[in-house]
Amino acid sequence: MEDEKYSKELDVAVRVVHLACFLCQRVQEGLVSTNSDHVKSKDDDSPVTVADWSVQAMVSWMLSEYFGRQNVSIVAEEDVETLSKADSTDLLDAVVSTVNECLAEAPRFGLKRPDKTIGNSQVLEAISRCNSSGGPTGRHWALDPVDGTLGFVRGDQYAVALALIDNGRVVLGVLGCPNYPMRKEWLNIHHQHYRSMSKSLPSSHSWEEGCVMYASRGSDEAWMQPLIRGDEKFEWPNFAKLIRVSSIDDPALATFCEPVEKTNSNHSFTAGLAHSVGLRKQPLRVHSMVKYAAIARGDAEIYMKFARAGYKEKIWDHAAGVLIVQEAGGVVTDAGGRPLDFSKGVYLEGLDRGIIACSGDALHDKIIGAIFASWDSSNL
Ligand SMILES: Nc1ncnc2c1ncn2[C@@H]1O[C@H](COP(=O)(O)OS(=O)(=O)O)[C@@H](OP(=O)(O)O)[C@H]1O
Ligand SMILES: [Mg+2]
Ligand SMILES: [Mg+2]
Ligand SMILES: [Mg+2]
Repeated sequence: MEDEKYSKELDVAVRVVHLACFLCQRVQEGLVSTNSDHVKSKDDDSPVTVADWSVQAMVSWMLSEYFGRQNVSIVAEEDVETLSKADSTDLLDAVVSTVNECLAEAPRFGLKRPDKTIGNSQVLEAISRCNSSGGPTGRHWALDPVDGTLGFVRGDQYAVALALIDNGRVVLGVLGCPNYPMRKEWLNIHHQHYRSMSKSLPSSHSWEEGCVMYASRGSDEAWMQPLIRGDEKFEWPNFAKLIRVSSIDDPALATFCEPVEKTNSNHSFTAGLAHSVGLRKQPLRVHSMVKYAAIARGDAEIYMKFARAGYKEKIWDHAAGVLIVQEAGGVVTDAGGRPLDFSKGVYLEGLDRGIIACSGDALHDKIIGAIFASWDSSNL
């Protein structure tokens, strides 16, 4: 079985993503409560934080430890340019201490910890080692240390995404969603709002559930584990629950998700498509690959993303989520109905206009048909 071939990789990846979620939760709490200045802007004006670099460093360190540095190729989002600047010493110190605090907790997740503290140069090296450009042959990990960084800094939804690509095909997908809410209706509501509400609740349970999902190619199964809270006494192995896509195929009852920011996806185009296929509900606008998570868990039926012309989608923004949705019974293609191609390097080369993920063929066919029709008429 193909899924057994990668069982060690899956086991390590799941544990590492749990540890990464733990790290992110700590950093997010600090960011939201202290308004720390450790949020930087990248060249494209998107944010990057201590958590993005720290998760990338920690995952890189762990994968090298378990599989051997020379065997591990990682394609990931962040680089060390900002961190290496002379005026970034505070930022680098914050990353190094976050990585070390996180690694110190590794045994609680059944992972090894380093014998001694990791220094600045080792952290920088771990981050910059993730500069593989992937490609059609060999094994490559695709890592988005924090997906939806904008959601993360807003105290809202974000994800940690790790996938393994072997000879151009995604074979493992692991997705951590630390703020996934207890009730699907709450996906639509700003997380901080619930944080403040939950403070007044008597129970120790907060509003969010949090989960790590995973799937192996060809297994026809996707799994979900509850997140382990930092303050809980923790025992590994964590239990896993099988997840499955929704069985709703009537557009009138279906929920569709899309990015929050209209600069990331054309909201008016998707509104037109939604109308033409008979979707009635308001779109569920959620940051990050949590949208794929919602489809895989059966909390929504459709995810559409149409980036502006010229924007090239990156493999780490989709690999884990796509595999999990597919193994949970869903369908994911580009807007022309073709599968996404993870074999061409960092980008999803050849992507036709946008990405459509659905819980099943019936809804998917309708959306693809509507795209075809609207494209035809717009070209008349
Ligand atoms: N201009 C533009 N167009 C399309 N997509 C872009 C664009 N800029 C960024 N990105 C990528 O989108 C990732 C966030 O996607 P989301 O679906 O979470 O978007 S949103 O925050 O809900 O609007 C985000 O991932 P992270 O950087 O990991 O947060 C980006 O890779
Ligand atoms: Mg991303
Ligand atoms: Mg990211
Ligand atoms: Mg980013």
